Amino acid sequence: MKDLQALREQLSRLDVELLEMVARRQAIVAEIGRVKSSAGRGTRDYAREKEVLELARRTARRVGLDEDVGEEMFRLLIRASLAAQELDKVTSQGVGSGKRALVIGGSGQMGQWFVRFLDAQGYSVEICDPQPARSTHVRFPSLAESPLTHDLIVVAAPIHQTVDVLEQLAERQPSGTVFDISSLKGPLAGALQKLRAAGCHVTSIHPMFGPDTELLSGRNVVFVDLGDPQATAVVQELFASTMVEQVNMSLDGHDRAMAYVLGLSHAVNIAFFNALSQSGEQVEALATLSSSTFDAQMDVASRVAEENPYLYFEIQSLNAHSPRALVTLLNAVTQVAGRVLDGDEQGFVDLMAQGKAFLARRPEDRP
Ligand SMILES: C=C(O[C@@H]1C=C(C(=O)O)C=C[C@H]1O)C(=O)O
Repeated sequence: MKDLQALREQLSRLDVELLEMVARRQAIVAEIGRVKSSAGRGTRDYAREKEVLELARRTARRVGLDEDVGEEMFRLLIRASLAAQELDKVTSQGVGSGKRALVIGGSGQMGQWFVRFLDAQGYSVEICDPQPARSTHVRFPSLAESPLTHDLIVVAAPIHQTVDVLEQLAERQPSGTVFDISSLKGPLAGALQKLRAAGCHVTSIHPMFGPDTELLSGRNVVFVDLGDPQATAVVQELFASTMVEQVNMSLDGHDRAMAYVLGLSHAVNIAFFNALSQSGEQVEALATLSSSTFDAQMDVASRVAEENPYLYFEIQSLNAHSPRALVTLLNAVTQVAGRVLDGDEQGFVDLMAQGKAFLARRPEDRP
């Protein structure tokens, strides 16, 4: 019998070969990306992905592997191919080549995301932020010290600071296209209007994804046009080579939706982890008894707990539609508790049936 050491060395050689093969796969994927791009075809091809996954399952079965392992491996590989093809396309289209961009709040998390994104587009990117940036971009520590001669100005600051920044921009009247990325638009309405009135080109977007996002397939960016379609078109063009879904909304429609999409889901999770922490139960003991629902809920709640609490407070407190969403939540919790405490089985079953019917209307096929 071979010794453990020898077997592990054999395995490591195989692991290296596996990764070399993945790299060869990626090289072919890159070529496919260029062929699709020059033929004007989209990056993502769901029918082809289905074939690839079916082949993975069939092959896994044939060689005595778990089919799910085969499929999971290829889901990961497809994600990697899509991310690489997307970045390649963004880079090769180079809509920012020869142009300059300023990212206000460029040292923050979403600010850094925009710095990388605009870099990939070929923009020459500068940052305005009092905090040092991780990158080597030219940085101005304050807006007063920043020249505003850029083609594009991104405002990626906390919501209350965004208002200030927009007002300062309205005074200095930059000629480039200005856009903010705030999670709420109502609090900015007045400042955005001032910028418009000052004759600036301005639009507003809300990227519905976090700063760790590499692949934009299946993600949304909400565009709120403020009456300057040319400014909106400039920013839409930035995302044209990605797989992001572009959604148009009005300023108020955006905030109303966010009271539920962000506000309600954050509030439910904050209430969930606080109910648990105030229950007197030990989290270690609960975790060993975990059920699939509890585990899934704990995962979401844990992610929420890691987020920036100041931003989360802004998202609740600065949205004019929050009170309605929060009262709806209180009523819903009271209804569940009421029907349980009253022993109202039919009422409880009805609540679940209503929810099921509502959720069934959700479009499927989220990647
Ligand atoms: C490689 C391609 O691009 C994407 C990636 C795929 C893959 O990694 O197998 C499959 C389909 C596409 O969504 C392709 O179109 O073939």
